[in-house]
Amino acid sequence: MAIKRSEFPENFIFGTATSAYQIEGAVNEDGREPSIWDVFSHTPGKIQNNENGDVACDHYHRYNEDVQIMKEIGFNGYRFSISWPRVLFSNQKKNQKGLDFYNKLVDTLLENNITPFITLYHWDLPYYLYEKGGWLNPDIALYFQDYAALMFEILGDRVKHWITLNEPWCSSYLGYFMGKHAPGHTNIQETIIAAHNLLRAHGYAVKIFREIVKDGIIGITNVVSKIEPAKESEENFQAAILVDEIVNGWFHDPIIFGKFPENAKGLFKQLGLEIPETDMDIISQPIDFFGVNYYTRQLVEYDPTSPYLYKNVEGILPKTEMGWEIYPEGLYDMLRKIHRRYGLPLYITENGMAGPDKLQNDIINDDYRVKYLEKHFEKALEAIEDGIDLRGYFVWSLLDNFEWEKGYSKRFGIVYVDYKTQKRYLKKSAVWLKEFLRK
Ligand SMILES: N#[N+]C[C@@H]1[C@@H](O)[C@H](O)[C@@H](O)[C@@H]2O[C@H]12
Repeated sequence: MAIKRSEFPENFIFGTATSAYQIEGAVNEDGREPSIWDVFSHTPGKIQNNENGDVACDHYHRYNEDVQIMKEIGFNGYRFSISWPRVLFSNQKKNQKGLDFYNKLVDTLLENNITPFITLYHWDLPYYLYEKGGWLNPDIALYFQDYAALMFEILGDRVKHWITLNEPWCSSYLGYFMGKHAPGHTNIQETIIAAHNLLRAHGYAVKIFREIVKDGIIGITNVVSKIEPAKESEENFQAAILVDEIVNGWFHDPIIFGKFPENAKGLFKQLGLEIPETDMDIISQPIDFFGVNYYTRQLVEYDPTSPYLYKNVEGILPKTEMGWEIYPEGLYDMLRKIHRRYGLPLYITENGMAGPDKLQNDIINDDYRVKYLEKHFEKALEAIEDGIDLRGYFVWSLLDNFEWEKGYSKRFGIVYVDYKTQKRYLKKSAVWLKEFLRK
């Protein structure tokens, strides 16, 4: 029996999600200053096909059209991020033209009965702050607090749902350890420091939020992967516990318990790494929800030859264009785990897939994405029916967009973007969603 919208709570948010650098374009317009992603994407060899977000989906100019598409599909929520370098100059003065863009976007959403959820930081750190040390400089938390306060003051009268950071694991591990993301460092000690300063920035923003937006809610969005042993053995189970702490626990436990998970911390200390733990009281001040970005599982095996004592193992399940296994069961498992361990309301702030989407005669037949969404919706409903306080689900993503180091080679949208013409085409999955959201 096909799943129905009416099986979800009436006040459940079904939305879609994007981020500034991935869709806005207009990178040199109205005074916007460079971010680390502007510099990184213009560094030869960093991005597939040497692509960048200079134009992207031209959302900065086409936001009204995109809101109308959301309305046509029937979404009642839209999660988007603010481009920090678009709203604050390096001299700390506000950029009114940049702020006006977000004022207009928020007003257009509200006029169309779409609830805005704002992410303050989705990876596009102003480059001048990177030059001051970026996430390695403890002062970054105060810069972030000032930026957050500005946005709360400007938009907090109309926007009541806020997310401090998107996926600090990615900002720290992909940006400072694996070098795949901006700023492209490859240093595990820097990674640990960056992770701590990201969590501090989160805490400083929550603190000022409570003073400015007294009738709003604020949380943080983490990417969560279901970590499983590739083969059942005691060593592999221990490896899975360790990896779960590194990937998931490191960015949840400090916020709720005020401390890093013990096994991961012990491993890092064995490797001679410094674990900064200042401001744990600010990091762990109460938040109102966790955002959960779920995509897949991660299979691991114990590996004594690795300094981190594990290695990743490729799974056998059908995969998306990103090479990620399609594993809706993991969504249920992680919602249950996070809800049980931390006791907070949850929003699925991202879930979706990259597909081999082809435009043929103005049609994109992405039946595979319809099936993907249906299976993940079913698991979300199962979680709700089992008592998990799940309050919303945001499809990643509204539009095909700049997929970071993959450039435009991966299409996650339910709406196809012809980047040459900027024409938008509803994929079959968008048409399916339109019908689903009306049942
Ligand atoms: N990769 N991938 C797709 C998607 C990415 O485009 C988002 O910006 C991130 O928040 C998260 O990693 C998920």
